[in-house]
Amino acid sequence: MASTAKIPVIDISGDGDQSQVARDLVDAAIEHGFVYIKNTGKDISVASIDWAFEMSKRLFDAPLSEKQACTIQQNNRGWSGMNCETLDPATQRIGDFKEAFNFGDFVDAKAQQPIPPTIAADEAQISAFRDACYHLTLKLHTLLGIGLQVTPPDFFTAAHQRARGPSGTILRFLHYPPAAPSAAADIRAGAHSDYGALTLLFRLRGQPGLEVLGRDGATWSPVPVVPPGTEHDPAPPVLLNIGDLLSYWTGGLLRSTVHRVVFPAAGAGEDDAAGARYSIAYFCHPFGGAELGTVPSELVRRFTGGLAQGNPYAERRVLTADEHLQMRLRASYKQLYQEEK
Ligand SMILES: O=C(O)CCC(=O)C(=O)O
Ligand SMILES: [Fe+2]
Repeated sequence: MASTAKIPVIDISGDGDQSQVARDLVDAAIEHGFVYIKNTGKDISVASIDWAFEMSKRLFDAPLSEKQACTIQQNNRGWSGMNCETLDPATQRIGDFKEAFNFGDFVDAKAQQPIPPTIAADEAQISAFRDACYHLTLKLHTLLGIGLQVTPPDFFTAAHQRARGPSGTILRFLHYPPAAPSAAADIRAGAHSDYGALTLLFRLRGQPGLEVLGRDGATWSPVPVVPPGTEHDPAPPVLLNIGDLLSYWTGGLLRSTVHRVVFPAAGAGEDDAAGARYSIAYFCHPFGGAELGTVPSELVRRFTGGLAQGNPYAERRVLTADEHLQMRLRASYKQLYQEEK
């Protein structure tokens, strides 16, 4: 079995000077594209994470008719059923072995999309959890701006302010049922990179399966839920990964690492191989009109200057965040977009 990914654990909960933390965060984003954010319960309370997982279970246990009434639309909000999304269309024979529910923006703690009646009474609390994720990502964007020496340093934070307008940001509950019914359903989530700027991922102890692709493009390494040194923390770390937009903005300096979710092999260590798996992702996107050109940063300039030949990002025309998201959704939801023709 491949050895586990050596992703660093970073504590961003301190109150003092954050410049070293910012540098560590950027180094990890360059090297791995993934960073564990130590869970001290300060940015997002442990109770609210536990609660969100309870809510997710309740939602997926709701009658099928309730979920179907909220079927995912082209605005990327709602419920996607088993095999509906195909994250690696070039390789997968059938879609991902999972179901998911996407929450878009809330206004005054009210969802702007149909919500299953089973969880309707909890709408405001889901909105509050989404807000807590939003504030954590703003903090992370501030640190990334400092660590990358972007001018002005709040470049990323400014692009993610809600006041700038609607964004593609999604809070997503994910449910991966226990076992594949046939050999064709061999993957829980196909190999992909994330479409947004960055992603926060919440996982549960005993439910592994996430793997990252190495720089060689061939080796997959498991990403443990509880990495060494965090065993006694109040909750597993929040896993942060860089998405395509931060990679575009930095000319490829920050790595948008390809990852996937597999069925764990029986007896594979920390896992409960036979069980269902739940995870919660917060996909953070800038306002829709944000342009994805290279940011003013000395580190980025040095990187792209030195490697202009080998950097595929440098040759692409500047897209906006909305154009990019539409392109990616069309590739992974074939049926949803076929219906419009
Ligand atoms: O469930 C997970 O661990 C990861 C899911 C994921 O990568 C995604 O939904 O983009
Ligand atoms: Fe992902």
